[in-house]
Amino acid sequence: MLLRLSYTWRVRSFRVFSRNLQTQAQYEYPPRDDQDDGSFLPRSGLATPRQLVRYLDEYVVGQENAKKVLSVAVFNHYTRVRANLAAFEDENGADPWAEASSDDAVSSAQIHPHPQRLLPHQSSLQHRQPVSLFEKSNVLVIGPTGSGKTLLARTLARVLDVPFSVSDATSFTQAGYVGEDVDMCIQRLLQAANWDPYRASTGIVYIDEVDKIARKSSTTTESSRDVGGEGVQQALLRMMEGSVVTVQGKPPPLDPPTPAGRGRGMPATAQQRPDTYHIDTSNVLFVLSGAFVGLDTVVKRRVSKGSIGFTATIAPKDEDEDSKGFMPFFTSNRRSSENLLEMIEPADLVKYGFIPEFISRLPTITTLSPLSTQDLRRILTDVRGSLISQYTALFGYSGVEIRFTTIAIHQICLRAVERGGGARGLRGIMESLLLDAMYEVPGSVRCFFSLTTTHVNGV
Ligand SMILES: Nc1ncnc2c1ncn2[C@@H]1O[C@H](COP(=O)(O)OP(=O)(O)OP(=O)(O)O)[C@@H](O)[C@H]1O
Repeated sequence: MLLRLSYTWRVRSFRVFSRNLQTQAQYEYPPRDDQDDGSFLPRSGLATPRQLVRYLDEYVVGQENAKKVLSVAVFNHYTRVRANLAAFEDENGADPWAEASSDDAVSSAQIHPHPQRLLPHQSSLQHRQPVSLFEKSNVLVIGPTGSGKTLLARTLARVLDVPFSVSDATSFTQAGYVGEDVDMCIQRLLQAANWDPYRASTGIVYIDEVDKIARKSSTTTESSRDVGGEGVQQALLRMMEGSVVTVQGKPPPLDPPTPAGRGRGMPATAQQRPDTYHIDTSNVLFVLSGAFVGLDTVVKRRVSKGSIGFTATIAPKDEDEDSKGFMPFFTSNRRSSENLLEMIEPADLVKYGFIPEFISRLPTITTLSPLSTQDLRRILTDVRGSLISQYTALFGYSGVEIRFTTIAIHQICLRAVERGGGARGLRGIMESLLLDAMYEVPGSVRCFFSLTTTHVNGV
């Protein structure tokens, strides 16, 4: 009954007006390119972490700490890349910034001045030792599904104008077993760099669902090899640290050229592409992410046992479980799982199923919080390329204006929270709500359209 009432309320509050329009949608979609106006970006050198956070704020709601951590990590990484490349060029007697200052340099390159042009020729990659002045610092991002992990990394790659590839750790297996080799993430990066090995070798590799490659059990024997878990962790070690990876120069399997040779086909130079590429990963930033369900329990268990230093046991032995081991304001029953995750230590990840060598290659760890109803509302309406702006633009192409009342938006957000899945749920709800409208509107002469209870019940 309550549910029914809520539906009715939503139907009343959710009005879709349509009328013939000559103008485009009021909302800006696709989002404009900041790099053109340079408002966020410096005219020379790398964008500072503060500038990167400001840029992220335009697209990503909340997650303030993760924005800060990632911006600092990315800034340090590319500072390191520039230093390494300059050192390499010094050794090889070339001017590292000569190309970057050329007239055709786009403004984005001013953040990261054409690293691809500063890298050594392919043939030398196999034989040389990568120059490395600073230690590499890859990043681990922990957070619930649909909270913005991929979005953060992708947005940073876009502002830095570096190639970005997304891979799913669940599809990886140890070399020689059925499944994808970990090298595929580098091949995807090369593809994202339009088969330019120089660009690829300074890109960002994003590997999602990394919690799924946690060791299955501590009693793995030779006969029951953990080829999708520990085997994958082992395989990623050298790549994450920096090694030369050989990948195939095959065309993307699902992207054949069109008969007319136009569209999303292979680049014109596909025929001249070498069979193999050697990509040095020393300057590739690896961002690994996952939801890590159950990790909070591991942290909680460690903290409640007490450990050396800040969380050492200070309570008497006979105290009850909740107050054991903490100062009063740190008691476990007052901690939400997200706060617990902020206290994560490498030992917790080892306990969770990662080998220490793997974790030590991820010195930067950050956590994302679940999104609140307020966050979801801002995602729907405020951010660049928000869902509302997308649907407004979509209806605008049919000459129709669509409006959403504040209360309707609130109801949609509440439903998304109920469903779980973070911001991902929003699109599904919108699709269901607007299905009939999207069916009727194109080619329709009706100038008014409203949703009925039947439409909303489908959500
Ligand atoms: N904090 C956020 N701000 C703005 N949009 C967001 C945010 N979080 C999620 N979204 C939206 O939800 C979509 C999915 O987000 P994203 O892919 O970043 O989730 P994720 O945390 O990587 O989830 P998963 O672990 O399932 O891959 C994004 O395309 C974006 O539109």
